[in-house]
Order: sequence, then C-alpha cells, then structure tokens
Amino acid sequence: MTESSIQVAVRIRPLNAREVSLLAPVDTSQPFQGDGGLAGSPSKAQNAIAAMRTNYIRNILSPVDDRVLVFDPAEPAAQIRGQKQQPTTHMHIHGNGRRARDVRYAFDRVFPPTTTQQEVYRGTVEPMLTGLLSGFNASVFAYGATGCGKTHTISGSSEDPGLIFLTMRGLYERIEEDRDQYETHVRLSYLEIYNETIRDLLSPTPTPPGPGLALREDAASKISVVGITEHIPESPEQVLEMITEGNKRRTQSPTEANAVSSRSHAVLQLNVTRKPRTAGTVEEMSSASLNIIDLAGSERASATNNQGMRMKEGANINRSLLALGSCINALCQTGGARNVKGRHIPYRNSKLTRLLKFSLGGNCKTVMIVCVSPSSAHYEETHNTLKYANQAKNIQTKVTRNLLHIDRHVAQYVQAIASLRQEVQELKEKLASTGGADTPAERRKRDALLADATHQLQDAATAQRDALRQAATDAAPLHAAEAVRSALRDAVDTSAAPDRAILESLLAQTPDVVAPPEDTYRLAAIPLPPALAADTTYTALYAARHAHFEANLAAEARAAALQAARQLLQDTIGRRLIDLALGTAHATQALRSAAARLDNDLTDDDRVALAADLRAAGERGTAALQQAMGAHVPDNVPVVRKVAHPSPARRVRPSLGPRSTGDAARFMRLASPRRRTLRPSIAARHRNIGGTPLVVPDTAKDAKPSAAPTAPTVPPKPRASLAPGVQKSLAPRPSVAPAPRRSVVPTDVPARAVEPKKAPADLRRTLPDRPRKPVTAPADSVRKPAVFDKAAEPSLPENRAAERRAAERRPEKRSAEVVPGAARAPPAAPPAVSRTRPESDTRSMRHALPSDTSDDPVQPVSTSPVASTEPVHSPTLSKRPTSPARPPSTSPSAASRGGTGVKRRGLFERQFLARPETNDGDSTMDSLLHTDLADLSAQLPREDWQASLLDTPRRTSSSFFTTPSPRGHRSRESREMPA
Ligand SMILES: Nc1ncnc2c1ncn2[C@@H]1O[C@H](COP(=O)(O)OP(=O)(O)OP(=O)(O)O)[C@@H](O)[C@H]1O
Repeated sequence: MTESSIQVAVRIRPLNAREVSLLAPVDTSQPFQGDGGLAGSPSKAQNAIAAMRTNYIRNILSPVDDRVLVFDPAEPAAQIRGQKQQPTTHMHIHGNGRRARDVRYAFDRVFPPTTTQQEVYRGTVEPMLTGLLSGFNASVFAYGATGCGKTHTISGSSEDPGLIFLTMRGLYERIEEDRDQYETHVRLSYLEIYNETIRDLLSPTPTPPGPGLALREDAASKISVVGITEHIPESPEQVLEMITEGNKRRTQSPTEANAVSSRSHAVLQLNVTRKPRTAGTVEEMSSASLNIIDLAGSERASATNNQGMRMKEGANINRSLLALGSCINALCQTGGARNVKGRHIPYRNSKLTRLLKFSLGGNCKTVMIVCVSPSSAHYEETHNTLKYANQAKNIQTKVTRNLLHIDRHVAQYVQAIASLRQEVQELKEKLASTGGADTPAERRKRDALLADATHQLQDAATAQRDALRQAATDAAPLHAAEAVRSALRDAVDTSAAPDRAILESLLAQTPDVVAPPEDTYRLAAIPLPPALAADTTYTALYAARHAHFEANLAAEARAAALQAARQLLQDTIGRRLIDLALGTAHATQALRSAAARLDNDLTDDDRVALAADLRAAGERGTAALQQAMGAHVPDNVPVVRKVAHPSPARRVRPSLGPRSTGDAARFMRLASPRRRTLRPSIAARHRNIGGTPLVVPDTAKDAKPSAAPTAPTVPPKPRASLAPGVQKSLAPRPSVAPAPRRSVVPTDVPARAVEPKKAPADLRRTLPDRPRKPVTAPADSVRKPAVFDKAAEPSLPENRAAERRAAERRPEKRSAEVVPGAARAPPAAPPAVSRTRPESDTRSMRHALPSDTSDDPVQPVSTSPVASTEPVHSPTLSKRPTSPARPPSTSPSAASRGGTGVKRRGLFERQFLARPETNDGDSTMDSLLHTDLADLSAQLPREDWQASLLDTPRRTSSSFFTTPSPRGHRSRESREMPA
C-alpha cells in the first residue's frame, strides 16, 4: 500500500471567437496629473474610453509555468508604471470594485490554452496505465464550470479525440506488448447520472424512466451499477464508436453558457483483469478499474437564466457537485484516506459521490482535470474552481494493488496441461504452414536433390532429342523407299506378267518402312528421391520441369514430322522413278538382246567401240531424261541399285550395258510387237537368243548377283499394261501428217566428197527384210533378208570382193540404167518421199521406217527434242542447187537436227534395198545405188553405222544415240545435196 495524493491538473481552455472579439484593448494613454501636466483630471476622451471598457473582457488566467498559474493577474501597463492597479472592467461589471487578486496557484500540472489533447493525455492518464494493468484503480474526472471544456477534454471529437480514445489506444498498445506474458481482458460500461438517476448509455434499450440503475457496494467496498451492460471492445476505434453512440444518448441541451451543454455526469468505467500466461501453483490475477468521468458543469442560475427543466437540471448538477465538494472538503480536513475511518465523508449525498467514493478516498489513483475559462466573464466560476482544485490536491489516498492469489486445484493443473498442449500443437501447425519447420541445412539438401534430379531429367531429354533427330534423318530414306514401294505395288497390279516379274523383283528388294513406336517421344520420368517425393512442393517443381522438357521433345517431334512430310512430298517423284526403272528394264533387255546378236558378228575393235558409244549414248540419254523429268536420279536410287544380276547375264560384257532409259527406249523398239511382225528376221534373231535371260544391268560398282528371279526376255508389251506413269509418258502425241518425202534424186557428187570408209559387217543385215519385188536390179544384188548368212555378209572381205566381181560381170546393164552423173552419187538423199509417190508406196515406206513413232507401242519416256516431221527449210540446203526434176528437199536437214544424218542413212538403205516397186527412172537409180551399197557403206562414219544397226527412230535418234559429228554432218550434206 502506498499513499498518493489526488493529481490536480488545470487546463485553461482558449478563448473562443466571441470572447476574443470582446477582449479590451490595451490602454496606453497618459494619466492627467491635474497640475497642467498629463497627470491632471481626466479628459472627456478618457472618460469615454473608460465607459467603453465596461463591455470588454480580459484574460484572468496567466500560466506561469507548467505547474503555476496566476489568477486575475495585474495589467502589464500598471505594473510597468509602478502605479496602483486600476479597477478592471469586470470589477466594474460585477460592481465589486475590488482590486485584482493576482493570486498564484500551484498544481500538479497547468495546461495553457494551447495545450493539445495528446499533451493532456500524456500528462494525466498515461502515467496511470501501467498501474492500472498491475491492479491499481484509477480515476480521471474533469471538473469545472459549464462551457470550460470538460467534455472536450474527456471525449473530444472524431477529429480531435479526447482522453477516452487516447487512453484506450494506449491501453491496447500495452496489452499487445505484453500479450505473450499476460492474458488481459477489458470490459467497458458507460453511464450517465442525470437528475440523480443512473442511465446506461451503451444499452440498445434505453434505461426506463424512473429511479434508473441502482448502485451497489459489495463486500470489497467496490461500487458497482446494477444492470449496467458491459462490453468487450476489440480496438480503441471500436471504443470511440461506442462513446460516440453513448454521447448521442447522453442528455445535452443548449444553454446560454454552452450550446452543447451536458446536463449530466457521464462515467466510463473500464474493468481490466490480467493474469500471467505462465502457470504456477498459485494463480495471480490482477483486477483494476479505470473511471473516466465527465462532470456536468456547475453553473450560476443568475448567470445562465435557465428556466424550467434546465433550471432543475442545473439544481441537480449543482447539488451533486456540492456533494462532491463537501466530500473533498471532508477528505481534506480528515487528512484524506488515512483518517477516513474515523471521519464522516458525505458520499451518500449524491449518486455522483457514491460512485466516486473509492476514486476520491479509496484505493485509487485519481487525477482531477480542472477545466477553467480564461475569460473574465467566468471570473467567479473560475475562481471557485481553482479554490476547489487547490483544496482537492491535498486529498491523500491509499493505493493498493488489487491482486488475487488463487491456489490451483489438481483439476486445474490437468486443464492447464491440456491448454498448454493445445497451444504447443497450434504453434507447430503455425510453423509448418509458414515452412519454418525445415532448418536451412535441410532446405539446402532438398534443393540439391531436386537439382540433381533435374539434371538427370535434362540429360534424358537431351539424349532422346538426339535420338529423335537421328530417327528423323533415318526416316527420310524410309519414306522415300515407301513411296517407291507404293509405286511399285501399283505398277505390279497394272502390269503384264513380264513387267510384273521385274517390278516384283524390285519390290522384294525395297526395304520396308518401320514406323517408330508411339512412345518414342515420351520422356521417361526420373524417380525422385524419397526425401523429395514426400514433399508436395518439390514433387510439383519436378513435375513442372518434366513437363517442360517433354514439351521441348514434343516440339522436336513436330519439327521432325514436318521434315518427314516434306521428304515424303519430295519422294512422290519415286513413282516417276518406277517408270524410269521399268523403261530401263526393257531397254536393258533389248540392249542385251541386240548386243548378244552383235556379239557374234563384231570384231573385237567393233565391240569396244560399240560399247563406248553405247555408254556415251546412254549417259546422254540419262541426262536428257533427268532434264525432262526435272529431277535428279542418283546412281544409288534403290529401284535401280537393288536389281540383281543373275550370273547368265554376265555373258554380256558389262561395258555394253546401257546406263539409262534412253537406251532402253531405243531397244524396246526392237522388241515391239510391230517390229516383230514386220521384221521376222529380227524376230528370228530374238528367238535365236531367246535363252538369254533378261537382266537389268547394275550401274553400281558394288553390284552383286542376287537370287532374285530374273525375267525372261520381254515379250511385246501391250500399251495398257504399262504403269500409269509410263502410260502417261507414252501418251499419244498429236498426230502428225507424214512428212513429204523427196524422191531419191541421183546427182553427181564429186568423188573427193566421199571418203572411203570401212563399213560394218552387218550393215545390210539391219535392212528391211520384208519381201520386195526387185524391179531393175539383178537378183543377186538384192539383199538377203531374214536369216543371217555369213556368205552374204558384205563386211567380210571375201564377200565384198565377190560382190565387186559380180558387179563387174554386168557392166552393160548397169550402164544402160545409170543416169549420167549419178554413178557416183551417194545414196544420201534424205528420207523424203515424193509428193507424187503413190499412196501404197508411201505406206510401204512407212512400214519400212520404224521412225514413225505415232503407233509405236513402246516409247521411251524421254521428252527430248523431237524432230518435226514438217518440212523445215534448211539454209544449208538452200545454198545448194537442186535437181530441176525434183522439188527441193523439205525434210529436216541434218544440220538443223544435229545429227539426223544417221537416220537418213538408215532410211536410204532401206529405201534403196526394200523399195518394192518404182518407176523406171527410180528403178535404174536404185539399181545403181544398190550396186554401190558396199562402197557407200564403207564410207559411212561409225555412228551412222551404229544408228543403222539400231534402226533408230528418227525422232529420238538425235537426242539419245547419235553422237553429233561434224565430220559426219559434212559427209551427209555432201551426200544429201549433191551438186
Ligand atoms: N481546449 C479547448 N480547445 C478548443 N476548444 C475548446 C477547448 N475546451 C473547450 N472548447 C470548446 O468550448 C466549448 C465548450 O466546451 P465543452 O462543451 O467541452 O464544455 P463543458 O465544460 O463540457 O460544458 P458543459 O459543462 O456545459 O457540458 C466547446 O465548443 C468546445 O469545443
């Protein structure tokens, strides 16, 4: 227990605007002295000023420092002059005529008019909060005359809150600071004492009229209000809202002194209980109450001029305040709380003093905030208030701490343990939710594990990506092979038996496409370490990274698929390659057949030369084909490369093998059904070599014999049996009218123009073997058709000599038929037919001319430049004189076609040897030419011989098999256009 005095603080409110306007001006005039000087009797002006000053007010409070103030201080001017103080205006007003008191009062605190609410709070209530939370009761009440600022100090406004709000805010701040150590509860009630009745200001239902709420004093001498509502605020703002609502219910009425005068005493009571969180054998709980009281203002009835209810209110207010003053006097006279036991303190004279019983003289720290007005208009009220306050500061109170020491029962320990366990569990959950359960070391370890798993995942993704790229690269030829296989299958379905055998052989050697498995692009998951798998956060992180890598793989797969699609699109040309392969097969077969035939008849030099020429021609034909197709056909195209060569095919020298379909197309003409029909001699030769198997020569260096079945010699193949691509390439060309052909006009040719050459042995063997009727030529001069007869082979020296001898034996007959100048004319006339030639003759010529390709069943796929059958004027021809008996030549010249002299040579031979009928002149010419055939053949260049051998169609000879030879051109020109 400690003794304490009531803390008295005086707050001087500022002058309001009205009061400021009534402040008297400072009188600086000189007093009249009466002796002719200034101190004489006052003038009229001075009297007028003095009269005006009766309406002025002046400041009657002058704070000296924060503890002392001067009531009714002397005016500064009088003090300066050292004269007696003049009566103040209010002395005149109040008529007391007394001199200024100039009384000094000392208090615990003096707050000048400029003091803020915060400063008042810090100087009054704040020091008591610590004691309140420790169990010391406390009271703060505002005392003073009406309109002096009590309500403003206690409640304030929302813009400038007063002590209630500031106190609650400070209290909650301290509670929050000690929350971990103490458990604190605050209960709040707010009431008013109006006309000696107590009303609850926070109850939603207003207190019924009548006696109001009753006061009760318990055994502990604690005063409580029966039926008052208590509230537990959560924040100081909520308290402010409560107080604002309560003040609205408080009785307020405008008076002359205060427009918002409170007509009741308002009491805010806070009950604060606190106990430490640490459990002990004895529970120590503190309990204290804080009363914040806003008293109603005392008022002088004469000053307020209140009437009726206001007067009654004022009387009750004054009565309660008088009771309060009486208690204060009694407390002061008895020495305060120390002697209260033997003295009577009239607390029961009013509800107010009963309520403040322990705040004034009991176990309580009390602060009295005395609100005073500095205006001289409240001179008496202020003076009385200061006298009360000065007396109240002498009141002594005994302050004891309110502690409850409660021995705990065993059951309470069980309850405390359960409470502590629950608290521990809550703390653990809180730590787990914030991730604070892991130590930094554990987190680093988990992060390292996750990084390791991620690296493994990345390595797997990288390896799979590389495999994906390789698979895409490997798939490109597979797609190409599949395209080829598809084309082959189509060709097999639509081809005749021989072709089908070839195509099936190719198909068997074309690899299958192996589709990748569906999960090729799926990224396998790397198993997570258990330490990570148990943590949802890490598993989510790993799953996200796995998805990231798999998405990258999917992107790679899409790119690869796109590339494969492009490749497949490009590989559609594989179908055309099938056509090419088919043509090559036919050509190879035909070439081998022809080569087999020739092999028996050629000398070694001829074979070598023939092979070289064929190879060169094949290469040119291949190039032409590729150019025409618009695509490059590599040597390793599976269709060609995969064809096997059975050993019997090796009978043909590899050097003789054609290398392109250009050869094929040419040789297929030999195998065409029409050719067989028209040329039984050729067919017979084919039959003779029928045992030669059909093979497709391999152009690859590493070609190996295969067990693939070989096709027999290709029989005449119907057009409809060809593959679609082939059919397309073999589509009938626009029909072309037969070119007008010139009749052979024997002309004189200078002997030097014809250079003797060695003719091939089988030149005449290739001539048309159709039966013909010799007209003028002797029977022995007619070529032996059909079967090859070595005895009739003009290439043999013995035969050539015999032929010359036979010619010499009939000189007279030849001379009779020969036109002068035509004996040495070369049979180089272009294969033109005279317009006057009979139709039958023309047909026979066409039969003898395989160059008419319009009805050829097998055409090479070449789209090489085709020599027009229309007459083309040749500049070379135009320079040369033509025979007047014959029209100028309109056939394509050798120069314009770049080497068709070979064709003409073959035509010439056939025309000369196979013409069935002619007129007399022609017959004579034919006889002469026939006689000189051997010599002329000897003069042919080798390529001409070759062309004749192959019986090259005119339209393709220039592009495929004829080697342009300037020398040959010159010789042909000299033959075609004799002077
Ligand atoms: N310190 C101050 N600063 C500014 N204005 C003040 C101050 N004190 C009082 N006032 C103003 O003076 C007027 C009267 O104040 P207030 O109502 O608080 O007086 P009161 O003592 O409560 O009167 P009553 O006893 O009649 O209720 C109010 O308008 C208030 O705003």
